[in-house]
Amino acid sequence: MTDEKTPPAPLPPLLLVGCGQMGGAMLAGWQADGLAPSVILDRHRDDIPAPHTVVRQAADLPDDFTPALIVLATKPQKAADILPSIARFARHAPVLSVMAGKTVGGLTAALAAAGAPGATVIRAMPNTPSAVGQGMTVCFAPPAATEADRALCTRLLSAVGDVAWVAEERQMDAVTAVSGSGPAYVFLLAELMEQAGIAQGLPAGLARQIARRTVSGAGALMEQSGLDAAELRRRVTSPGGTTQKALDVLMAPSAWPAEMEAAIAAAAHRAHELAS
Ligand SMILES: NC(=O)c1ccc[n+]([C@@H]2O[C@H](COP(=O)([O-])OP(=O)(O)OC[C@H]3O[C@@H](n4cnc5c(N)ncnc54)[C@H](O)[C@@H]3O)[C@@H](O)[C@H]2O)c1
Ligand code: PRO
Repeated sequence: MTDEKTPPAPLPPLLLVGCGQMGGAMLAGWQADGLAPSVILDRHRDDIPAPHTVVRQAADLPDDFTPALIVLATKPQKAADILPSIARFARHAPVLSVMAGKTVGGLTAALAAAGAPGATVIRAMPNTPSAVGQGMTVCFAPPAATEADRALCTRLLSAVGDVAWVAEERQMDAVTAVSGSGPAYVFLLAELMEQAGIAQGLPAGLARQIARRTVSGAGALMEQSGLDAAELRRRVTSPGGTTQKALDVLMAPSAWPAEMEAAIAAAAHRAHELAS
């Protein structure tokens, strides 16, 4: 068992397939945590230093490489192209897919068809703050996955942020909509606040500075205080003051409450569609 005095187990060798925005964000955290020599398959990366090996096409994957885990981080639409090329590794190592929508059943069937029957597939939905160790990843494992498989995924993903597990795979669509896509909603908030500040007559540089710092500072306060978001909101809102006037607009039932619910429902629906 790991406690405060016991350093976590070293990160084992991985085969990372797809090293773009999400794969790259996770790799940055794993490299900082002493990732064992690993192989990265990506057409567009040539900037990953030793001890790791980068290959541009599946045909160049080293036959004698024995990863402890295969991480799939290409677009869901690429899954059918990629899976046959990694099936030989999936006979010996579990597969961790971060692809939105793609189900354990679908991936397992595709791997079986490609020559890896009975491969273990686990799903995870991380987010890009993983690049700075502030990620949120939610995982789902089918009953066939072992405790060791789950522990390996938890170890790996906790190197880049918080980790939670769901018991029902269908919950992964909602997770994708809230925390997978969620950073984009927060960045949009910063964009819109900046634009509104400019519309109110602020210099562009100052509008940018105060919008960005407000979003990041509010996030840090929420993290460090541990208080409910609603309570933190109330602490900013003086009765009859300026914040109340803004919240009367934003919290109108047809405004943010309805819009956020609709936005997250749309994202979850799209995650469901991506399964096929
Ligand atoms: N971006 C996010 O915030 C985020 C969050 C959670 C999950 N995801 C999931 O992560 C996956 C990747 O998303 P992304 O945003 O990082 O996309 P991306 O386009 O930035 O990265 C995909 C990478 O795969 C590589 N690639 C594509 N086809 C390849 C092939 N045949 N062989 C080798 N490499 C190939 C590309 O060069 C690229 O670097 C998606 O399935 C997405 O659902 C993304
Ligand atoms: N980025 C991926 C998408 O937009 C999945 C969550 C975040 O589909």
